[in-house]
Amino acid sequence: MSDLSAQKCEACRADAPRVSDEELAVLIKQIPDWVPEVRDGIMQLERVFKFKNFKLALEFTNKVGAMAEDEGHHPGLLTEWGKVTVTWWSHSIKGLHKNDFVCAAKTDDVFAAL
Ligand SMILES: C[C@H](O)[C@H](O)[C@H]1CNC2=NC(N)=NC(=O)C2=N1
Repeated sequence: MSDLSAQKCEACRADAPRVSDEELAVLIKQIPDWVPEVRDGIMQLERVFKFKNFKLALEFTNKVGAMAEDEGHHPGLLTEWGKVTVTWWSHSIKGLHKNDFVCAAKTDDVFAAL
């Protein structure tokens, strides 16, 4: 478990600050497999996880979903044969909050524990 994944998501209000470029540069080092990408004008974190078949991809999807419910913070999940694309961003602030980095690290832990 990393420093980040040991943390809990905090309530994210519409006036919460987005992570700055400097904060992003520090945080992304803790989740090196995640790629920051701007989509529809919104900065997001994305990682593609590979699996041997659809069943395992679905099992991972459900475990990430359970973690998300527990955290009260929810990702984009695209489940396909042999892969799951996970995307984290904070809807309320249309960008990245620390919560997204915490949940990306927790997603890595879910994958590592499969
Ligand atoms: C009311 C509820 O807590 C909010 O809508 C939460 C739910 N999950 C969420 N998930 C994400 N990724 N961003 C949010 O802003 C968000 N808001």
